[in-house]
Amino acid sequence: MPRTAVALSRLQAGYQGKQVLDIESAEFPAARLTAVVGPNGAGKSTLMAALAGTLPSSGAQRNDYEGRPAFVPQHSAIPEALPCTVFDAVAMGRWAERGPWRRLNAADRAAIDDAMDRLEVRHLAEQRMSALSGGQRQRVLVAQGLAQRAELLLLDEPDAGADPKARGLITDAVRAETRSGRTVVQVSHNLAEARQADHCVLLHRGRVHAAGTPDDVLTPTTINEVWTPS
Ligand SMILES: Nc1ncnc2c1ncn2[C@@H]1O[C@H](COP(=O)(O)OP(=O)(O)OP(=O)(O)O)[C@@H](O)[C@H]1O
Repeated sequence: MPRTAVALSRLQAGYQGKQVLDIESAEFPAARLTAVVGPNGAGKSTLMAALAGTLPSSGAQRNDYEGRPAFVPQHSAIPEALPCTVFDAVAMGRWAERGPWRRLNAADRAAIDDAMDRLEVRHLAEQRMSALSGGQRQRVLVAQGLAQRAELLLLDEPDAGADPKARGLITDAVRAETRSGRTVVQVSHNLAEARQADHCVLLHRGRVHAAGTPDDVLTPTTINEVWTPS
């Protein structure tokens, strides 16, 4: 059994007094890919923000990993008007470790180049982010996440708007991360893709409806319970 990278118990989180998440317990195995699935509004993005520490939560979160997590949110915060190139965007992934004003060293550059190569965006390095297509932008944002070399990588629908080739690059990158011992938690609306994960957490109305192997979680019964309109 893999060790647990993150264990949650009685986690509650929400917005402006509105409680969205109420999770009795959930575990995310280390060096494995966990797919977080559930219908719109189930609380998937809220869970990712709580795991990333960008949204306050109550309850207990036991982390068994070093450093800060890398978080690729669903709607990235790079403003359209910012004159930011693809290289700059991926380089921001190094800020967590070095701060924004320090010069990039050789290790930073290697991490940035490797991430751009893996997502095949190096040829776009000098392009403005604002000039990219939606799918190209997603690839760059995943590259920014990879460049952080974090032990926990949180991806919120990284393949939204990505074409099959881009989806394949993202899948390969995620697999390489878990092979090298990193833990990945990925929100997905694609159940076929979620079935390929090592572990699956199915959220419904802010609670964990089922968790375990994808085969155990994504049964016709649970899918019916969660996705059938009431
Ligand atoms: N910034 C916010 N302020 C207030 N309420 C929010 C905010 N973000 C999300 N919510 C609410 O929290 C609930 C869960 O939203 P969340 O985005 O976590 O769901 P999700 O499962 O990621 O949905 P989707 O599949 O549509 O991305 C929804 O009812 C949503 O309206």
